[in-house]
Amino acid sequence: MSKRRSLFDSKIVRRASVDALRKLNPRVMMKNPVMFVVEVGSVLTTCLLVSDLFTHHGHFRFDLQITLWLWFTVLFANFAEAMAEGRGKAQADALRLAKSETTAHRVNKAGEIEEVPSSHLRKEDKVRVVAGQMIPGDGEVIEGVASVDESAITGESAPVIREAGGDRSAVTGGTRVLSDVITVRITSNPGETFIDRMIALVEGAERQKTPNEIALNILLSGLTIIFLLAVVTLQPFAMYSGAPQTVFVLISLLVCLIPTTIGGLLSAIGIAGMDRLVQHNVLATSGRAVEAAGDVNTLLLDKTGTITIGNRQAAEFLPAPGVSADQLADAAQLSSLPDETPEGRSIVVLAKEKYNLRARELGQMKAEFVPFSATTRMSGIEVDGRSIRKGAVDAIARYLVEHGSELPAQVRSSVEEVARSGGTPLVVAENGRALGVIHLKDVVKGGMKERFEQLRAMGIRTVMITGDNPLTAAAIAREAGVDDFLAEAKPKDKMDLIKREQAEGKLVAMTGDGTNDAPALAQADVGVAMNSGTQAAKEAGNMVDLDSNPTKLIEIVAIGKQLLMTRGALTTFSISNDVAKYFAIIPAMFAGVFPVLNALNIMHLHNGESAILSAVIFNALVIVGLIPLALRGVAYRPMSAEAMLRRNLLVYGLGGVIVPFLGIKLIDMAIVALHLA
Ligand SMILES: Nc1ncnc2c1ncn2[C@@H]1O[C@H](COP(=O)(O)OP(=O)(O)OP(=O)(O)O)[C@@H](O)[C@H]1O
Ligand SMILES: [K+]
Ligand SMILES: [Mg+2]
Repeated sequence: MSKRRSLFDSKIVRRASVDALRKLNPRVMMKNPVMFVVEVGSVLTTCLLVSDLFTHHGHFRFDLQITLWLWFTVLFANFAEAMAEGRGKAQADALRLAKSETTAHRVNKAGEIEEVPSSHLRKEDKVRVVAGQMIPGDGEVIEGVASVDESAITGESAPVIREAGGDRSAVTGGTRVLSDVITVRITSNPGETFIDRMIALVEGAERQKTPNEIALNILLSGLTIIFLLAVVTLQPFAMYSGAPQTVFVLISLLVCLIPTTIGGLLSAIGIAGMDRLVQHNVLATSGRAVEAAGDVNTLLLDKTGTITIGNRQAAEFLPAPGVSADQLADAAQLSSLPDETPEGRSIVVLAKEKYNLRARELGQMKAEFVPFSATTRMSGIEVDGRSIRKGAVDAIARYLVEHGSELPAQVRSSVEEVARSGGTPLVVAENGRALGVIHLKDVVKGGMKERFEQLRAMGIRTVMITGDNPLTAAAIAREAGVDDFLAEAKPKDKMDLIKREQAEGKLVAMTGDGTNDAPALAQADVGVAMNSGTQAAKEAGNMVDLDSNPTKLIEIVAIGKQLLMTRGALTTFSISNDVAKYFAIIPAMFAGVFPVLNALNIMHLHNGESAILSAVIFNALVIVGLIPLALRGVAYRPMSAEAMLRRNLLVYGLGGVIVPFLGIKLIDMAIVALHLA
């Protein structure tokens, strides 16, 4: 996906040229009122031209040229949209290759493996995938750890780790397992897979106009109606003053006055914005979210796996007074045996390596497992009369109070020591008594500080939210350079924080990967789920980052801002460039009867016909000329919104007035040189 295509790839241009003709279908054109008016005008002039042929009325050469250029205007606008779509279509073709049918190894009820075609897999089926095999469908790893080649969807060749239990459990059909064996629970039916959705997305099949686009379209339609009335009512005046105008001239005037530039490029700008996101390996399911990204005020990120690498590993056991290290390790290991989270597994490993504890078979023991949840923030086991719990400090402290005991001072100081270093302390308790602390180590990802600085320059406040304790949170927040943090947050706290910000009128973006992030991802205006994250997170957000990079929001915001700026700039340009056309056409229409109007002919255009023709030609060519800008977007540099607005008004407003004067004059000179009028 990350392969960059040049803007005017010849294959895309060829496909777009054909599509431009196909889009002439009035039912398609009707969705774009401004260009629909131009099409109706072109049909009208074409009919008149044919009747002129028989009646020998009119100025055939002039009328023919106007008619042709009117059709070109429509075609150029269609071409712009088709070019924007064409890039997505090329990407969809590449994705279809990744969708090939494979053989799946389904685990049946009896635990036996049967071979079935991947297209027969349904939700909740379990499949085993071994090294070298293609993962047959989207799902969640429920057993094992493997390295996976996801280049088919990300274009990135470095393998990624996917494992059961944690926040890196999602796998995508069409990617390949490189090492080890995993068991996957299928989470989507055929035709509803991630790649299917991705294809529909990049092809624009699901694209809907955003509320902003709809509003702008209404404004443009309003302008079109006003100019239509103005032109229609002009004729009686023209007749009264003894200079009745031909339909060709009237339609030319109308087409030049209505906002054809932005009308022709509007949808291309939107499609290109989505496409730019895809180039950055981000899939947005809503255009509205892309626009919201351009105006984001606050970014919330979770800590583990987002700001930190997220592979929290047990590094040390710190026993309470009167407890031996072996005793603590034994309890920690026993409670972690059935704990499939990466944290749980690493505790079993550390106990085995450091304290020579053999991983025991739980099968023979009568044990009841208490799984970890983000709400209770602890996990544990009931076995042989032993009741063991491990978890976040505040959670275990509360648990101890319920059992008539409390956290010893020595354990508290171990907790603080671990937390101050940025580690996560897990307190272990057995039968209502604290045994000590497990130090889980995690590291902040590289380059975070610089990235957060960039976000600050864009005017975005970053807030880290974590289920971890305040001391650890503070240490990591300082190291990563976020503006603020919220600790000991349960899933609902994350969502409430977003609601509070939104109530203050702020637009909130959130990146996350865990099931506990899902409610917050759904609530945020821009919810970016990591592709590595859980299915729940991916479904809750409105964007997925295939690279699972939490600071991708910088690019997402830049693309959103660029989209809004490009639309604003071209709207300004479109409306201001009509001024010059007015100066070209009005004198040409009436100079014969009102010689004083010649004063308006400041461009000194050759004659009336050449003036009108030049304006119409310029009006058509400017659409083509601006296609690269519409597709690429105007340049974006981090600066304040007001500075940006001032700069754009100057460049595109003033430019929009000046450029057409030069352009129309040049076209007029060319027309004279070629004896076209
Ligand atoms: N397997 C586990 N068993 C017991 N307690 C755990 C386990 N994993 C994590 N914890 C504790 O629960 C807390 C909350 O975990 P949770 O996954 O909700 O948030 P987090 O991963 O710390 O933060 P973030 O929201 O940034 O990912 C952790 O900080 C840790 O103290
Ligand atoms: K126009
Ligand atoms: Mg987490």
